[in-house]
Amino acid sequence: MTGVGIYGSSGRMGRAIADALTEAGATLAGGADAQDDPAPLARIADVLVDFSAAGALDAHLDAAVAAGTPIVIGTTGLSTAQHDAIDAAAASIAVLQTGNTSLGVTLLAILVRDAAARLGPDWDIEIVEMHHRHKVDAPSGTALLLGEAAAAGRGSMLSELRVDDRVGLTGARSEGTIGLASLRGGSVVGDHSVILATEGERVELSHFAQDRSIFARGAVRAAIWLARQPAGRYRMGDVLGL
Ligand SMILES: NC(=O)C1=CN([C@@H]2O[C@H](COP(=O)(O)OP(=O)(O)OC[C@H]3O[C@@H](n4cnc5c(N)ncnc54)[C@H](OP(=O)(O)O)[C@@H]3O)[C@@H](O)[C@H]2O)C=CC1
Ligand SMILES: O=C(O)C1=N[C@H](C(=O)O)C[C@H](O)C1
Repeated sequence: MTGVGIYGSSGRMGRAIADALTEAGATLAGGADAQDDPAPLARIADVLVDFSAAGALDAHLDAAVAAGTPIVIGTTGLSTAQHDAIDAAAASIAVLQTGNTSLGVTLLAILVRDAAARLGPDWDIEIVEMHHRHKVDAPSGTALLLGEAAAAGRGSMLSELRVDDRVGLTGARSEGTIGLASLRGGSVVGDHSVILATEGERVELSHFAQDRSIFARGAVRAAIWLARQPAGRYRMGDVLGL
């Protein structure tokens, strides 16, 4: 059985992942949180999952590389430098980084890319997300993932097209941009809508997470799969065959 080590083990996702292990045929190798040295866990686990905090990722990634242990990174709010560090780590270990481990969002990203490619530039793309009041990063990792999918459908990168939460005298919308807007409140697990709008009509592609177990099951499935992979950077689509 695959022994999974959890960074962020006492958090909302860490607890949900621990609950999902047995049903998936995996075991808990151990957990670590803010006060713990990440290195011992990396040495005893077959594979690591990180659902902690962006500020903690660098130390977790270093521990994974030093131990030669594959790692699934679900933590969001990552910087460009952290993505570069993930690329560097993937030269020596298997790394899967994603803003959303659910089957539904993995499929949604494919649909968004396809829709953006098929609908012309006169179809404006806006992404709206809502999460619980405890979430510390915005826009969500999923909104960024969906934005990248939409941008890819238009043959571009999100960084070239994104417009974040508008406020004040913004001027009219620039054609081809992708807008991102974030809402926070209550206990919302994670809602995402990609809106494609043109003169006289619009299409909305949405995903509503009702329970964190969808992310946990996806993370465990990804961990079991990643434990058998050679070094490289992977995505949820690789795990799910989508
Ligand atoms: N990719 C995906 O599918 C999903 C990603 N997420 C992401 O996962 C992350 C965690 O979410 P959630 O579980 O709701 O958050 P919580 O705040 O509930 O849990 C965070 C956990 O990380 C730990 N932590 C914080 N700082 C450090 C540190 N410096 N070193 C080690 N551990 C640390 C906390 O430990 P302590 O209690 O000791 O502070 C806690 O156990 C977020 O980035 C979120 O966006 C969430 C859902 C799905
Ligand atoms: O913080 C959360 O809760 C979630 N974070 C991820 C994100 O930033 O997209 C995934 C999910 O939406 C829940």
